[in-house]
Amino acid sequence: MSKLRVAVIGARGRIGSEAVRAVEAADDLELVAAAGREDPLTALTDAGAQVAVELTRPDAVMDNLAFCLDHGIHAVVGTTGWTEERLTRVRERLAKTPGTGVLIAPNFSLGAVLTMKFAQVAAPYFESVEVIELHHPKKADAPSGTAARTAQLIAEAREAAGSAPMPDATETALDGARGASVDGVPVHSVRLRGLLAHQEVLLGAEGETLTIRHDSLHHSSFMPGILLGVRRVVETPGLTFGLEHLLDLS
Ligand SMILES: NC(=O)C1=CN([C@@H]2O[C@H](COP(=O)(O)OP(=O)(O)OC[C@H]3O[C@@H](n4cnc5c(N)ncnc54)[C@H](OP(=O)(O)O)[C@@H]3O)[C@@H](O)[C@H]2O)C=CC1
Ligand SMILES: O=C(O)C1=N[C@H](C(=O)O)C[C@H](O)C1
Repeated sequence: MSKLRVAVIGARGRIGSEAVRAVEAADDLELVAAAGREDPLTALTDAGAQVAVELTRPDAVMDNLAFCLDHGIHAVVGTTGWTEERLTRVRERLAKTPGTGVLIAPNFSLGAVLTMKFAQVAAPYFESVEVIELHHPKKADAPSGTAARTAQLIAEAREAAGSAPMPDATETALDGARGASVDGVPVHSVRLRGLLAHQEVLLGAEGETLTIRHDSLHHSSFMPGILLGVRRVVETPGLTFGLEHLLDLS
């Protein structure tokens, strides 16, 4: 059987370089292009890439994705910065190339995907829910894409359950002291040397708390999810947002 021809965009970055190694090590995949900021994307078409793994920056991802879709290249995207407006633009573009698949995953690690799922299930049962995400200090965006998505899922679950507003008697606060509000859920961002990618969801009710914590200790934690995405995106046309949809967890 012929190997799936894969390109990595952002190939020299922290996660991109790990993805290059993971694709090279997979028997059923062939790395045909490894593009960085200075490389023309025509390297992908010249090499006949079927799937691109996009791991760059929020300010670069839309152009890179547009190039892929213009050339019928399926895409597996880990880059953060997704808003409803951006997702709509991707859907509109995909409508012009039916048959092409795009997977956008806020987090490719199994534990993070499960954290989001557990938080979504637990959220309506507790009066208070807050999210703390902790990352390495070279991270460009805050809050993390994972934390933003977790908060959205929590807010959706609470709204569907008719949950009351969370109790909070704060009358005065320094800017940022109560975190960022994502759909009404407070999200706190820590940037600390020594960390990679970590998240806690704190849930509180009268007399008890529940903490759901996940730690990515190495970029290898994201690789099984990326490889699953590469193998499945070619048979999954349209936009898939979240790895959970490929894990039967949605
Ligand atoms: N979904 C998930 O599971 C995960 C997502 N991420 C996300 O992936 C993204 C990358 O993270 P990380 O690897 O830590 O960041 P890095 O800064 O280490 O890597 C980003 C890479 O992208 C390159 N780049 C920037 N612009 C372009 C461009 N226009 N075309 C091609 N390459 C470009 C950079 O090149 P240069 O060095 O020249 O600037 C750099 O090598 C972030 O958004 C991060 O949040 C990270 C881990 C897991
Ligand atoms: O920048 C990172 O490192 C990570 N980014 C993603 C995010 O913003 O959620 C995924 C993971 O947290 C690592």
